[in-house]
Amino acid sequence: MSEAVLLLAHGTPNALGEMAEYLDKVTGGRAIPREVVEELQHRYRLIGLREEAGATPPPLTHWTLEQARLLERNFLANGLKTKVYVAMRNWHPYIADVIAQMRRDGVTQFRAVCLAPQNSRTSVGLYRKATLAAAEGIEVEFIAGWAEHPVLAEAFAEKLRKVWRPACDEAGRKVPVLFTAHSVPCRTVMGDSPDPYPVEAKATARLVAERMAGDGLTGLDCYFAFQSQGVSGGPWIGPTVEDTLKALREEGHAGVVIQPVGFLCDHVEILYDIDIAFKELAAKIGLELWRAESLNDSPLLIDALADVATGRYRAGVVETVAAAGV
Ligand SMILES: C=CC1=C(C)c2cc3[nH]c(cc4nc(cc5[nH]c(cc1n2)c(C)c5CCC(=O)O)C(CCC(=O)O)=C4C)c(C)c3C=C
Ligand SMILES: [Fe+2]
Ligand SMILES: [Fe+2]
Repeated sequence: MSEAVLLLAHGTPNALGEMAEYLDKVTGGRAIPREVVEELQHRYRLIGLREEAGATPPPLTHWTLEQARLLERNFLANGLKTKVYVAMRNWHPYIADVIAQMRRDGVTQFRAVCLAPQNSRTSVGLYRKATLAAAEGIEVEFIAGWAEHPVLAEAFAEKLRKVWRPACDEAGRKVPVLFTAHSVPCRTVMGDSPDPYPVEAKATARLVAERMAGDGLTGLDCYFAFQSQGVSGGPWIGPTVEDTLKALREEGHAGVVIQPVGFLCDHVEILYDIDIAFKELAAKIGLELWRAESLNDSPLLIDALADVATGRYRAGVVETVAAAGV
């Protein structure tokens, strides 16, 4: 019997020319208007993507592979010889292809960890479906949600501390912190089995804020908003970051620190939505905007991932799917 860990991530195109095909995967084949494809190409161009794939992978792919490498190194340092695979739902390396490779490598059992700590049916739920569909005959332990892992919270607090104190010094007063997570369509958080996602996202933020109490941050300095509402129809949950920035300005604040707690590395929602679009809006309304660095290769993040990936941390939803047909 051979065991492994599979890290699951969103996936991102390597070149602008791949955008239409990528969006087709993200939306499950639903047609996307040409102007939306062009707008997304524009945003990805601003964060460094080119027409053709270059030697350097895009940030999401780069950091995801780096996190896997560091996790494997962490295992080795603790006497564990467990291989860490990386798969993406919406782009190469696709989940089905990676699991096929794992099968060829003789893996009979693996633990799947999503690089999205809060459980939502529109990201984690889709990763789960693709994983289980490809893993027939292999025993899978699927970890859906590790939003309240204390070391994850500490990893975020470490990054927040680095920017919040200097921001307060620069502003000459306490600067509010705006925690964010990706928005989801309203329909996913309503009905008989509402997604736990918004509650889990706020739980992560609360744990981070608690760890900042010693630095002088209080609950009254903290806000939460959902960012990057999608282009597909229907309402998405809020409050939006845009409305919250305007409200903070109207309340008399001159600056804000944003920390996205739903993402574990840099990608377009951080490098474009926050660093370009929200910064432009903030400048327009007279608000200074600082952003906490993404976790990327944070050693604390890798410690938290190791805990989840070895099963030492089991507070999230863990589902064991027995090997079919063996
Ligand atoms: C909790 C939910 C979601 C997370 C986390 C998330 C992360 C994430 N998304 C992208 C890139 C894109 N996502 C897009 C659409 C989209 N995303 C979600 C939810 C989460 N995404 C939903 C529900 C949808 C709508 C899907 C549909 O069928 O229409 C798109 C398409 C353009 C758009 O609608 O904005 C892109 C591109 C990344 C890179 C990412 C985190 C790494
Ligand atoms: Fe998305
Ligand atoms: Fe998005």
